[in-house]
Amino acid sequence: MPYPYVLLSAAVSLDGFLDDTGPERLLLSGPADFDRVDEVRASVDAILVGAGTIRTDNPRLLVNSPARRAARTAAGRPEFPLKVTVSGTGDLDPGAQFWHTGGDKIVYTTPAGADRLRAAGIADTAEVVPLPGDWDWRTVLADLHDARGVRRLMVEGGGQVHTQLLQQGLADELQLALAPLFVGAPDAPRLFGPGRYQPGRLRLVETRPVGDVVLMRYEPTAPGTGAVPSAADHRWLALACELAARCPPSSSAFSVGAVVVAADGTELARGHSREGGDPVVHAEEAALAKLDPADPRLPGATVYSSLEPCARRASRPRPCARLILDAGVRRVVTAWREPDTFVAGADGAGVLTAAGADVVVLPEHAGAAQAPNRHLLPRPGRDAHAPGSSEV
Ligand SMILES: NC(=O)C1=CN([C@@H]2O[C@H](COP(=O)(O)OP(=O)(O)OC[C@H]3O[C@@H](n4cnc5c(N)ncnc54)[C@H](OP(=O)(O)O)[C@@H]3O)[C@@H](O)[C@H]2O)C=CC1
Ligand SMILES: Nc1c(N[C@@H]2O[C@H](COP(=O)(O)O)[C@@H](O)[C@H]2O)[nH]c(=O)[nH]c1=O
Repeated sequence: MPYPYVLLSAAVSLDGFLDDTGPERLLLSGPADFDRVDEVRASVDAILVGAGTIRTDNPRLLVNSPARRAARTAAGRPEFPLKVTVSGTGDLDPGAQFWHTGGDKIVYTTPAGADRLRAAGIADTAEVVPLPGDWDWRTVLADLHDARGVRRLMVEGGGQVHTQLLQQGLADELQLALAPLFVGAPDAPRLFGPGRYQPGRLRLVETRPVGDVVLMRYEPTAPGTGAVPSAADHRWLALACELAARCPPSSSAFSVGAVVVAADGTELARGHSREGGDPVVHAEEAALAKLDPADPRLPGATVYSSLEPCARRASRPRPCARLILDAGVRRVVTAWREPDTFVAGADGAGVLTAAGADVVVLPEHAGAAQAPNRHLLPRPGRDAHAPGSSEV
């Protein structure tokens, strides 16, 4: 199920705090960084904060620059991004600035929280959405994507919300402004709380001084677990699709890209069809061939393949689904099930799942995976059958 791109944004002190314990909001960013934050806000469809931040900061969460608002409306977008908050209790002040500034607002809550918000009159200024059953961030993100058209979501804290989204593998990007000051109060809110984070290192994608703060942008890298995809799964699969586009063209075989990634987010190997001048090598085969079969990271690894791994082939003794299982890998993420172009009823996913592996299909990437293979696919209303004989 598609979610918005989730960008976590926060300013943090040198000792890791989001705020002090005083009644006023602590300004960690300087003027230049607040202007940068305004630019990011102007670029997104929605801004989310937790109820704790509304209670503590009484934020407005606007795009402050008139020029940026004008550019949004000129592009046919609402003047202000949708404002989103989450509250289990529904304990929110109806007089808070959040409800009375900017454009549309929405609050995700529990059934009991919804009763409380309605009783407080908040349903007059915001859409109140009770979530059925236990709280589930994926339900919130899917609703924002599907029902509200949100494609890019900026999350501006606070610590509880950032911690949950990161720990649940739902953050695509982390933007941290490191401010040159100390808080020093043990009870002050921390950026990230205790719990289980991705193992290994995030990828640093940018550092930049902005006035006296340093902006650091990171991307989580760890694959999801089992059938549950993480934001990083999408990024790795997008890389596999890019590799597919780099294959030498062929009229008799698919162009496929593959990446093998350890559980801690380390890339172990990558490959693509017909790599290194071998006319029949497949992407997963090329990638796995670069690894020591005894590599202890393989059983915890994920193979990303732009196309479902093959189940049968004439040109090699073992198909890719078998190579993956024999390597010990038990998780595969792919964009696209194999069509009948060369092999009728190919079911690499079935071979993998029958052996206990998880196969995750992310159809959002099917267009990119298919793009280098268009000439091999039936054209709607024209070809009764796709191209026939081939290398498989
Ligand atoms: N420096 C910076 O960039 C920023 C700093 N901050 C600071 O952070 C602090 C606030 O952070 P924090 O206290 O962690 O609060 P949060 O803003 O993260 O909000 C937490 C609240 O959100 C609701 N919530 C979160 N997760 C769930 C869930 N899974 N189910 C239901 N409700 C949920 C709950 O509301 P409820 O209790 O109503 O059920 C919870 O108490 C403030 O001091 C603020 O100044 C905030 C943003 C940015
Ligand atoms: N203190 C702090 C941030 N705090 C964030 O800004 C929100 C208030 O924005 P506004 O409504 O525009 O005044 C606040 O609720 C919190 O989410 N952000 C930052 O980039 N840097 C900072 O130092």
